[in-house]
Amino acid sequence: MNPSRTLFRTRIKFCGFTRPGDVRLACELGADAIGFVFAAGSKRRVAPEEARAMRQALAPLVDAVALFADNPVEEVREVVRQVRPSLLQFHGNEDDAYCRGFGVPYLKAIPMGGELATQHPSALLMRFPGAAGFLFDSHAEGGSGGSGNTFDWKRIPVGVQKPFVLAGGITPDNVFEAILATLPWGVDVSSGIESAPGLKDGDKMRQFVEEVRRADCHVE
Ligand SMILES: O=C(O)c1ccccc1NCC(=O)[C@H](O)[C@H](O)COP(=O)(O)O
Repeated sequence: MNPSRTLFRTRIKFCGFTRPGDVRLACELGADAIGFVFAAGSKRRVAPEEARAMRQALAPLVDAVALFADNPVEEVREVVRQVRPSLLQFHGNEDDAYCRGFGVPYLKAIPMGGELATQHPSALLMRFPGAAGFLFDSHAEGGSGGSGNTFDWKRIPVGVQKPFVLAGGITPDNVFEAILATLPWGVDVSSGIESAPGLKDGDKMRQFVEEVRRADCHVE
């Protein structure tokens, strides 16, 4: 066990599902959260009806997360109505009032290739006081998530007083190192567990979970 994080368990979010069978397998393998992408232009974008069917494949105690990037309010409302996500995740230029407006806890994705990344942690908290946490991802402002690219983990603001999730180019091969380097609340992966965009690979999901467990038990 890492002595700086007594009894800590890194949460695992697998993102960008398009098939109910993949959702079932991810839950069996130990995912804590499953993400559905509703961002326009994403190769992993699903309709609310498809996400609703996949949500029904979720095991108990696994969260459904709905992802958006500057979607119209009506689209988000429709997803909330049909899918009943337990968490929303916003990747665009949404402000706190917009993100809070749906009555569901939210994560704000911070584009680590952009200007928001250089802000002092207190500025992030002031800008998004209603956020349940932050997700640090590799894209630039206006860019899309799910790129499979990493960013320089040293750029993560130190002292953010809310849980943060590490995303961007994490794979079974680097997640152990990523966790030890950044001590995140959780890790989020999409491309790194796929055989093609939206199609999850059982072996990669299993290896990813094993590597997270190994990091959580690691003694330095
Ligand atoms: O996955 C997408 O296609 C996507 C599109 C637009 C906004 C966000 C998107 N995904 C966000 C995620 O949570 C991804 O899991 C995260 O960016 C990490 O992706 P990857 O680098 O592929 O692991």
